[in-house]
Amino acid sequence: VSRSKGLRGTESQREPRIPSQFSQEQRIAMKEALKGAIQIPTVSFSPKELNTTALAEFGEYIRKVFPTVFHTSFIRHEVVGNYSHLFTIKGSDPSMQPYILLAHIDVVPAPDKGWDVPPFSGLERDGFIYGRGTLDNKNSLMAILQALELLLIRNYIPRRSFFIALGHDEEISGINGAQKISALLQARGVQLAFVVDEGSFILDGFIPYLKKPFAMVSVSEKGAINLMLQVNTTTGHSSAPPKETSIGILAAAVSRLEQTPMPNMFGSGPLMTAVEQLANEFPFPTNIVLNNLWLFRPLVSRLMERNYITNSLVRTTTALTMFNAGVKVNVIPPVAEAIINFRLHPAQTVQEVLKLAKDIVADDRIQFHVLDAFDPLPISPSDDQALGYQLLRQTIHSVFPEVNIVAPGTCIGNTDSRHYLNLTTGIYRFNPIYLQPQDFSSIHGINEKISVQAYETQVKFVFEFIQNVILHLEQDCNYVTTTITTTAGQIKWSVQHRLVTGGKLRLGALGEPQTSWFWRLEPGEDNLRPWAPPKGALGFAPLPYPATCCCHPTPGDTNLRKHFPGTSCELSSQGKGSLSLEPRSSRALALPSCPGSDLSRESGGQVGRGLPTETLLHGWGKGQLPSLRGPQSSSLFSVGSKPEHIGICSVAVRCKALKGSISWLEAGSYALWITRESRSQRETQTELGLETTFPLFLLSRQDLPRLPGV
Ligand SMILES: CCCCCCCC/C=C\CCCCCCCC(=O)NCC(=O)O
Repeated sequence: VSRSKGLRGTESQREPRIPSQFSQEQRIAMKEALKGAIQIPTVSFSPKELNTTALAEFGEYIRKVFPTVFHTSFIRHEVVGNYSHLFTIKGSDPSMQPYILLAHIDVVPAPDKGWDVPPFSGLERDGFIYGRGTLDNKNSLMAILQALELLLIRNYIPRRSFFIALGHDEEISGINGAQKISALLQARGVQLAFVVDEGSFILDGFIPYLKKPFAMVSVSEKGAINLMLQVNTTTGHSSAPPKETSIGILAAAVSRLEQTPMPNMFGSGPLMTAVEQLANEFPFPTNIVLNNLWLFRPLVSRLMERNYITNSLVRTTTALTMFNAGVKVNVIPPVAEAIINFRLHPAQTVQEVLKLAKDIVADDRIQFHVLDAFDPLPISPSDDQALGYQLLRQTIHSVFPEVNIVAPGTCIGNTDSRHYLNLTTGIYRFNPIYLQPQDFSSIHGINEKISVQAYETQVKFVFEFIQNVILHLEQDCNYVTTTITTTAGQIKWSVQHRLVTGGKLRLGALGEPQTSWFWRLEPGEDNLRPWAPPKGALGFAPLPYPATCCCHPTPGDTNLRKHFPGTSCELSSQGKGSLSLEPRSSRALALPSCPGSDLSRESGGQVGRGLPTETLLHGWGKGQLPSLRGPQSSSLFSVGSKPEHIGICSVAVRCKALKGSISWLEAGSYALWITRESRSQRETQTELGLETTFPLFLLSRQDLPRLPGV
């Protein structure tokens, strides 16, 4: 199997973890930096009215506050669309697909009225920093740059490349900022592993009876329509008015729209997944109700309508946001205009909502002008293969250990991330801060604020996240197993660990399926379970190998055998560091020649190196294999002594689970391979041919097209 790009490097490049602890001086500097950012009034009023002076000033400000970000050789900074910023942080491993972190510079207007402190003062009161943008979204912007600055001054060098994109017009559509940055990246041929943007939080107190906060990572985003309704009538003297004026006609129409909610769509989309995941967090009897939506769906959907926030999750919302009419007190208004801002439920389209709106208005005197509109965004994956989602989940659990549930959701607002649809299928929206309903009201409202502690934690989260994109196996993985193919002769095998993050492990197997192409190992279990990938799932295609069978490594242990009826060999311990495989079956296995399958060439021939410390290797029978510690460790296996001793064995690599989380294997970033090593170089060449490696499994979406026959 050609793995020309599947494996990279010769040894596990383990970077030391930089702890997310900051000095008192750094903590003061980071909050002062946020205050300074709040003080720059980067207000977007409308697509034609932006505070460009403030936007330019903001560009100067971040240069001043984050000097290391701007003066690091592997970081490229570009200004896009005059005021947006794109940072390209080049990682040391070009084979890892880059990701992008998004945030925006602009804020909505904030008249002083009603605020406890002026909205652009950035004042600190009782442990909170007040001001427009403290939640939406200068907190994210500053936390991203701050975390990077802190990493860089501690000599951090990323392996995976990433981008940071700071849009300047998110509040007014993002077409000059995010859209241009996205176009630039597309023109450069960039494809992203995932996008992380604002748009959701750790939600606290949003759902009645749910006592504990939970993290909602938005995997989709509502669509939107800005619809202008216009009525033109004959103008004239107000002393002899017509029966209806343009204002009256329009007011009645918008009132009908307001009074007639769009249909309740509860029952589809990520919300159902979230409800399922949260059901057991509720006390009795709510847990019963939520666990039985087949029966209680109508009840739950009505309950969700009662609260204005949960209501926004179950339907397309209708907000009357602008109304303009009238020229003088004694003139019949010739024209009246209103703007309605619809946010579209994921199960509806722009066309459907427009039709519904027309039916509700039901007045031919009213003209409809769609100012801008887009359908709800596709739902990004949140399964165990979804790198971005799993990384967020993992980091949430480590930074907020008290948060038990991480659930997918739909962002009710709109974000810059929608402009990145062409670059990835993984778009995730999450702000790592706690949000209560009153905080939600402050976004675009009054007294928007963030606690100093919450902001520090947000910096910590980004600091951890950036490092987590290259998590080491031993930090997070419980088990990694694979079915390996061996032939007669001695083999030496080595393991190279790449990125593994929290989640579940999916196993790929060689050969014709006996019971299943794939087996899944759940954490804490020794049983592999036959498992079928979802139809059409990427990354799971039969490998072009002949039928094989699998053996159990320890005689008497039936865990595996029962899953592999074709078992034909046994593996037993032969002392430290060696196992022998004695196939009972005479069934020979002809391994096809696979051009380009020499993995050792890619690994520089340094077989046996690169084993992470603390990695434990076990056979299924537990403990037959030695623990491997230290980068030079490797294990030698004898696999029979006669050429006809051909078989298949299963080996588990069990890794230390520091966090006890479920393991998850990133597609294409992890590989276990073996290389055959004979007693002498001569034997190797004469008996076995040039050093050969055996492909074990391929789970890479990127690699699949390169597999022969796939
Ligand atoms: C069962 C789940 C209950 C969830 C309750 C949902 C609570 C929603 C919480 C936060 C959503 C905040 C959205 C913020 C988006 C801000 C982006 C923005 O303002 N963009 C501009 C725009 O939308 O107009």
